[in-house]
Amino acid sequence: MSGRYLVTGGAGYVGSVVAAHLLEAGHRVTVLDDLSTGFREAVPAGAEFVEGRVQDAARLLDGPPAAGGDGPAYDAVLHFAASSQVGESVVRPEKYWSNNVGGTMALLDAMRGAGVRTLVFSSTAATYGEPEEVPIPEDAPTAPTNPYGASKLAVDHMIAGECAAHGLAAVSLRYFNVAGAYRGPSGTVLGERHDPESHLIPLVLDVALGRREAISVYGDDYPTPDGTCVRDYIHVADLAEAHLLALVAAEAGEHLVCNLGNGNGFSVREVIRTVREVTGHPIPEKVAPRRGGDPAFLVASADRARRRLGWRPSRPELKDIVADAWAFARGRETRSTSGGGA
Ligand SMILES: O=c1ccn([C@@H]2O[C@H](COP(=O)(O)OP(=O)(O)O[C@H]3O[C@H](CO)[C@H](O)[C@H](O)[C@H]3O)[C@@H](O)[C@H]2O)c(=O)[nH]1
Repeated sequence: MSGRYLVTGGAGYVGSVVAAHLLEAGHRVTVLDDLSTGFREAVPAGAEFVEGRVQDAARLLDGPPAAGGDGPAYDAVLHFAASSQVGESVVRPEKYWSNNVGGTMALLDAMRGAGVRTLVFSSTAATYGEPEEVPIPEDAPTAPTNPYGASKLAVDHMIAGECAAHGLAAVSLRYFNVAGAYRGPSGTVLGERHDPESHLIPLVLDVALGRREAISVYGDDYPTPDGTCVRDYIHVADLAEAHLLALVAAEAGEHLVCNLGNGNGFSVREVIRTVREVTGHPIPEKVAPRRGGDPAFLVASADRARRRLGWRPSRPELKDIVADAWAFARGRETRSTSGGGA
């Protein structure tokens, strides 16, 4: 059945891909984004766009019923709007508490006021901190090593309280490292783009494109097989699919937490090697100091997502994830050199 959904942060990387998936599934989508890190042109065609902060959600949620009658204006909210850079969070923690915790508090108030009782929240592997066991299950201890992870964990706790006290149905999806790009049947192409870029795969691809001279490897003295940090990379289209499944997964009063990853760890050096193979470019690298707040090893157990959501990733191989990111990066290069937007 077709629904009406509010996507906060839908001009960002993951939010825009999820919005595109919702539209393709025949749903109506409103994107609320303040464009502080997102891009207007990333909002998929067919979505209604409202420029504003999460704190402004109440005026949208209070609108006329989605399906006629006297129901709420939206069937659910998918909440992506957040500050999401681990390194920045260490030097500007106040921004993370304000945007992530303060923003979500306002959103939950607005949803309660408007009677919107389903939420899918963009949580993170950074809530676990340095894991005691890998792959990491959802009941692992949570001890974030940076304010970004701490702020997302605080939100998870806030949502759990809202479910228990007020009957919200919510799913927190704990993303591991999202990468790759999405190409929709209507030709929509959406990929990872931050300004300035801080994520590993787009940065290594910038080196392949000649936009940077070398990739800095942040620390090669971690307790991992080659000394560099290990992460579990997941394709953005597989991640998006999990959100659609999550919309119907939780019961009223339930807060379901699911990890999303492929269960395979790749070190920074293995990622660089894969980019060399996929692009055919040499990719010079240089060792730099560790980045504050980085855990050594993060790999997901996604058994619960498979069981509770019925989630099955379709592009789990790192080389496929990198190949799709490379196609997007090259497309952007062509568009920008010919004067078009990204
Ligand atoms: O130029 C770079 C950039 C990154 N790295 C390293 O590459 C790994 C991956 O870094 P990213 O910045 O790409 O991703 P993070 O693991 O820091 O963070 C990602 O995963 C987190 C969960 O762990 C959060 O969800 C976060 O939003 C998301 O960006 C880290 O070890 C990082 O130190 C480098 O060596 N050089």
